[in-house]
Amino acid sequence: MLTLNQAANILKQDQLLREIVIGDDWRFEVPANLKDRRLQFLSYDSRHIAPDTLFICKGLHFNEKYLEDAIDKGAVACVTENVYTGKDQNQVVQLVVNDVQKAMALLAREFYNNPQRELKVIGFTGTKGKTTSVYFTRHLMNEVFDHKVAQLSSIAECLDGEHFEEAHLTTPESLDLFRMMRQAANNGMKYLIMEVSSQAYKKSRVYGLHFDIGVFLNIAADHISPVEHPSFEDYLYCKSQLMLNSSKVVINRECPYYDLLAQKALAAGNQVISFGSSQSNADYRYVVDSPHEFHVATFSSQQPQLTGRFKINIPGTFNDSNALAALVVGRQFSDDTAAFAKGLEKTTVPGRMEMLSNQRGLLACVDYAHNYLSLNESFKYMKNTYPNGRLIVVIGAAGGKAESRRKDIGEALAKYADVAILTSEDNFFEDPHKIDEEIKAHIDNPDVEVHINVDRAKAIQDAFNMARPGDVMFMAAKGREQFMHEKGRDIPYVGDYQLTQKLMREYDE
Ligand SMILES: CC(=O)N[C@H]1[C@@H](OP(=O)(O)OP(=O)(O)OC[C@H]2O[C@@H](n3ccc(=O)[nH]c3=O)[C@H](O)[C@@H]2O)O[C@H](CO)[C@@H](O)[C@@H]1O[C@H](C)C(=O)N[C@@H](C)C(=O)N[C@H](CCC(=O)O)C(=O)O
Ligand SMILES: Nc1ncnc2c1ncn2[C@@H]1O[C@H](COP(=O)(O)OP(=O)(O)OP(=O)(O)O)[C@@H](O)[C@H]1O
Repeated sequence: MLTLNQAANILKQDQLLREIVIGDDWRFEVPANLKDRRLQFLSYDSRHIAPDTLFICKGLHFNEKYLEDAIDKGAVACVTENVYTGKDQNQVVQLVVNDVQKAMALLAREFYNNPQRELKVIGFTGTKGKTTSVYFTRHLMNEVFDHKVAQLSSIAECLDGEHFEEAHLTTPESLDLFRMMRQAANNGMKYLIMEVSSQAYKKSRVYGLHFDIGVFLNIAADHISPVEHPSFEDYLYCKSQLMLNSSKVVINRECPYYDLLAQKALAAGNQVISFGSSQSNADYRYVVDSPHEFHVATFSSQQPQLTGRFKINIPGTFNDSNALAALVVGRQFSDDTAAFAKGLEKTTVPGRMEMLSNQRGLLACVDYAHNYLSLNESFKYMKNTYPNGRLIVVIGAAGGKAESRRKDIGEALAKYADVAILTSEDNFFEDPHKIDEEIKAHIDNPDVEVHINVDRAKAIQDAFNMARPGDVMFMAAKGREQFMHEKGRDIPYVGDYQLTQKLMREYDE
């Protein structure tokens, strides 16, 4: 709960409040008779309003009608960047602000009574590996901290250490974030492990949130489009904000721009801890012993010792690096590396490097790779691990965003694939045939056999029809997702994993 006066003061303290508008009355102080007016509910969606709501007017597609709808349903005040002068203007107190996203974050933090004070908050950013690392960290910390570990990730949210809800964004809107943090704290959680996307900083979703630990995994060009970032510089800048807003930062020593990231953290007075492979000069280094095993050594007298042998059950050398990042985080809170080892070994991540096989000797990997960094790493791993069979890849690219991925996918296919079956991903408003032709234009290796089938389920079936024992089928970019974004709607889709599992069984019979 907040009073109207408290809300106005929060905005004033951050110099966000421009004026308070009540009908024709423009002012900077809340009138005495409204100061204690209770705001019982906070919402940015007119479809979710209760009596005495403070309504946040936000969004590219915001429409005045949403505010009028909210007032009809019980909104008494709103936060807005644009003064509303419509038919209901006398019925609402308008807190006019410079930046509605920042205002929402600060109001939500206070409305939900500063849940960050009751949780250790750990954020992971990077172009790839955020979800996997969050899963590794939750699993290993759960072993030590009795399942008092909450998670926010692009796949699922867990606020009680037990139940999982499907997520909508990688990092939720600030209002949802602080609400979920409050729920987690009320459920007795002590730690929150979360993904921090570049959009989280771009759209001020984590504004006013200080992290206990911020982890930077890697960076490569991605998410550059009219609806995401105008340039790579902006993408990197947004991600690098985590370095300023975390007491300790854990950075991949082999990540491009390491120096810049470390300098930012140090300039803000934050502690820098590095991790990397045995080729690096990181504080903590891993050495790959076998495809699923690595050991770790500590090369810094300033950091707590972390040594031992660890086994993971998710393929891919890059997952040794993700697992080490998780271990370094865990080690900041406990020295029980034996328990951490158990947690790591238990970890699987839905739709990430999931291997399926059948008695006929067919092998498939369902994975979420969809940009150059991840495709390059996962294809390389497949080729090295299964050098004798063909690599048959089923892949498409999203419409309307991150357009550079089409070239990246084409180049990665040219480098590693034997067969490429180009198909639909999340088409949004674009024609998948056109997207696939663009990918195809970048496959400049004549030895790659290229097919196009925009029906994704049929494209996967095509892969099975052409696979021989020893070949590896690689279903990229959708994991276990059971929808496709198509022309503004979510169309149900069976799911790459679900379909591959079914076909594996059928091909056995
Ligand atoms: C750019 C961005 O941050 N967009 C998010 C943002 O949209 P928005 O604020 O512009 O809102 P909008 O969709 O235009 O809708 C306008 C407003 O009207 C309200 N409304 C709408 C209908 C109605 O009847 N009444 C009503 O009040 C809505 O609740 C909303 O507040 O707020 C919406 C929720 O309110 C999000 O769904 C939406 O995510 C978009 C769809 C999205 O997917 N963004 C991607 C780019 C993203 O953020 N991705 C990153 C991951 C990137 C990575 O992998 O690294 C992420 O963190 O998920
Ligand atoms: N450290 C890494 N380096 C390169 N590729 C990786 C790394 N970790 C995971 N990948 C690849 O990227 C894919 C996506 O991994 P994950 O979901 O963990 O990353 P993410 O950062 O959450 O991705 P997104 O932003 O797309 O949700 C994996 O399926 C794997 O192919």
